[in-house]
Amino acid sequence: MEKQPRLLASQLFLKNSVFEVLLNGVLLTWKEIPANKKVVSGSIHHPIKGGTSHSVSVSEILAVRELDVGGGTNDDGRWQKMPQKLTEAYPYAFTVSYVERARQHRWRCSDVTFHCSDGVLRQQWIQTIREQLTALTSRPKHLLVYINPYGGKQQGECIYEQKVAPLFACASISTDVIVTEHANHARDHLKTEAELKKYDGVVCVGGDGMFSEIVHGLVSRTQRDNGVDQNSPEEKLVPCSLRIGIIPAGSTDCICYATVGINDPVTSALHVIVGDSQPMDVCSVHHNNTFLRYSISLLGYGFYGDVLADSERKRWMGPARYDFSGFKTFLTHHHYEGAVSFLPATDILGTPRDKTRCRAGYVGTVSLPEQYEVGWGVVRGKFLAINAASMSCACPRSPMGLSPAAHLADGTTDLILVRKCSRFNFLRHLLRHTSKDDQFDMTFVEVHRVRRFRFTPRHCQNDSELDLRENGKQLFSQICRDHPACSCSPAYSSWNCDGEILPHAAIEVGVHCQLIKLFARGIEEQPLFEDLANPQCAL
Ligand SMILES: Nc1ncnc2c1ncn2[C@@H]1O[C@H](COP(=O)(O)OP(=O)(O)OP(=O)(O)O)[C@@H](O)[C@H]1O
Repeated sequence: MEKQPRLLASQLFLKNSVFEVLLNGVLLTWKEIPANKKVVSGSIHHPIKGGTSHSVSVSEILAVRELDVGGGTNDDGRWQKMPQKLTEAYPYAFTVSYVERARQHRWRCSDVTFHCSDGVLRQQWIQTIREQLTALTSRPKHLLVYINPYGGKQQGECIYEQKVAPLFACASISTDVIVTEHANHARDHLKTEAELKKYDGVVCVGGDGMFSEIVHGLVSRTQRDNGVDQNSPEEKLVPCSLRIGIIPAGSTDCICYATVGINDPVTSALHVIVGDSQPMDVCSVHHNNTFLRYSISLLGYGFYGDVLADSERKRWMGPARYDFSGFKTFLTHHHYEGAVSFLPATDILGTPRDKTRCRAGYVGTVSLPEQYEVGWGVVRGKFLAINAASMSCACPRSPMGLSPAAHLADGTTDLILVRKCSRFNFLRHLLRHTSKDDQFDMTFVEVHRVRRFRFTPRHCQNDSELDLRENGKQLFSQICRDHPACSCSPAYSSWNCDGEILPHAAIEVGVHCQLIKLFARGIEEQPLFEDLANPQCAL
């Protein structure tokens, strides 16, 4: 038989009025009693019609704590202003901290304090709420936190100490905190030393690069612990059991935008505390049966690879380097020859050109039947860009993202092929990323929702590809420096894998459905940069 939710109802004093307060195991509701009604204080409950009601789901209560009214301060040492007469009449109080929603997907922690005249009644309330919170088994209790002190504006430590740690403490979450000392510190610690059994999740304080490190560490460790060889492109990877929380402290925070709807540390900390789960696909990238990297958001060859490669050489310019390199790459207008073969996802509903936006987590399993492992397609030609978007890749610059309808957790990636075209047409295509117009509705652009794909550059026959590429780049970069507007193209571009350059152009990519889980709910209510009219999807 299903356990009945514990019901608790009392009339309690709140601010300057008496409130009827009800806890039914799912909702905590407090309702102001109209002034003309007779008030009975204490534990006797008389339901009253009318009044203004406030409700909070128990799953969004962070904590409940006693408040020492007489002493004038609460557990946190914050000053409570209570008139002398009232503290005498209602000397027992408790405070409930809960999630309150603000504009643009922002969550805040709010407090509500109830007073009563009876100490036993207060204890009954505190105990009952605590019992309800203990029953929420999906909430993390012990977390491993990695802070990148150099991400974004170098505020990682300060953001964590001032905004996140107090919320974790309020929700009785204990933490082990590691401030990274060098790049790949977090990845290597997770891969080898971390005692993962002790934790309910891993928290990453940093940007997308730091998140990628955490994913690499956790995925690699999970495969190693389960005897799975990452070097085999055909191997089915084992999903990670620990969830990952992202506290945004980077420059772009794309993954945070895509999974929470805003890059706000407090909102993200609250998503971690309430213990939501958002599954996400991860792409594995191989070259010649050797594992290269995992990708969570974007793999880009041609335009996006060249922009990254050029911007890496201009780090001294700061964030302005992306605009500079973007403009320069657009002007050079290089195209690259090769063959893209791909396995279309024929067993799913929806296409990359749907009008739906993926905002919510899919919590079921998506099957990948073997019979769909047939029917590879091949496209050969000259490309300005080859992009694989495993999520929309929306950010303030591109509100709809590279592939607005891409899903977070359906086991597919959207393969976008932009064939050689005029500069003017390519500009039209790029500009559509900044508007709501369909960027795929152009004769030189095609898009496929795929489970796997391979790319082979035209001149790539063997392992000396990289040397060829380096030599070719030096030669062509010299020529192109002399003639910046020349239309000749080097033989190879680079793959931009979530902001890292891959050492090979010939790659094989497979999507691993729901390989990781985030502490996130997906984007609630109104999407970040669009109107309410667009429908939602559940994958
Ligand atoms: N202690 C450290 N010293 C130097 N680099 C570090 C350290 N810890 C992590 N890193 C590296 O810093 C890189 C960038 O960090 P992060 O992603 O946090 O910030 P960002 O690049 O400013 O933001 P975004 O990736 O969102 O644009 C990561 O690739 C990570 O490997």
